[in-house]
Amino acid sequence: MNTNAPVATTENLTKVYGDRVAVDKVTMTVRRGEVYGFLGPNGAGKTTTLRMLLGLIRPTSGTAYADPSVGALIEGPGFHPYLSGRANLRVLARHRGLTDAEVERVLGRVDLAGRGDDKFKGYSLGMKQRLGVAAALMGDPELIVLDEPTNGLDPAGMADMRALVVDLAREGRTVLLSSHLLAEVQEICHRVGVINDGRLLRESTVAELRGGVSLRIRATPEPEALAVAMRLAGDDGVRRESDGALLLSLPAERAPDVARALVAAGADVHEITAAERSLEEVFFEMTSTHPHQEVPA
Ligand SMILES: Nc1ncnc2c1ncn2[C@@H]1O[C@H](COP(=O)(O)OP(=O)(O)OP(=O)(O)O)[C@@H](O)[C@H]1O
Repeated sequence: MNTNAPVATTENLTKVYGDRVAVDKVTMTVRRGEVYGFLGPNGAGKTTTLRMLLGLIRPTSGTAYADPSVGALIEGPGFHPYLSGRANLRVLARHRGLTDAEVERVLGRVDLAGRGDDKFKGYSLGMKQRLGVAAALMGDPELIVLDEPTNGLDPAGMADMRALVVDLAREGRTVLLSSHLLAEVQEICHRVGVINDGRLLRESTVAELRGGVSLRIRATPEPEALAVAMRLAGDDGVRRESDGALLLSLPAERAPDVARALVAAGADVHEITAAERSLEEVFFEMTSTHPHQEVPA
């Protein structure tokens, strides 16, 4: 099995509604075995892109390909409220020529076997979402597409869903999930596509997007510390935090050099730590230079 083979790709994918460009020339690649986070604020074009990938709506221009072995949870699963979770899945299984054993397998997989005979309408939102994931897992697809799987869930429900995605990834499945939550994507995804206002701003690993580590220093007197920091990291490589600490765009291995230079300049060093930028900071940086921005939710 080629581990890097694309399981979903788009090229210049575009969708126009009236005079609104919902998706604007998006080119992205989801590789086999990865958890790909499709990240962007509400209205950025995530759902529209996923729907085109799944063949649910037609692109205005460009192309979208997804492995035919695909299961999806998109925009709330359409389950019968008065049927049990198990009966709902059996209906879907019958449609698709799958067995009741497969229903039991996926129910167990999302930890709903014990509640399978309860009516769907009595389920918590987290359970409803998990049943939706169970439906997506039926038939053991190569690619699993989850549109905002944690949206509206309480913290425990979100944690359950994240754990489920991490488990699916461990089993070697490919997961494409959309989210407007940076922390979530940072925690569970390998690669990220950042979309805003219909355009893909960036596609990279989470680590690349965060720009690696930088050094955080606190030293006094501050003017001397600042002068040393600018000499070592360059004028553009230093940012002052509100608490007086300085963030230097230097790799962690440079910490001893920085400490020596500060001491040589007569400064007292109170702190030198490796500081990673959060995805949130990176996202704000990216979108603040972008025209027509929307505020991330
Ligand atoms: N059927 C439609 N007709 C007209 N406009 C649409 C339609 N579907 C989506 N749009 C518009 O396209 C843009 C992108 O919507 P989309 O639902 O893809 O965004 P999203 O990133 O998934 O956001 P959300 O998380 O809020 O669903 C929005 O401005 C939306 O109003």
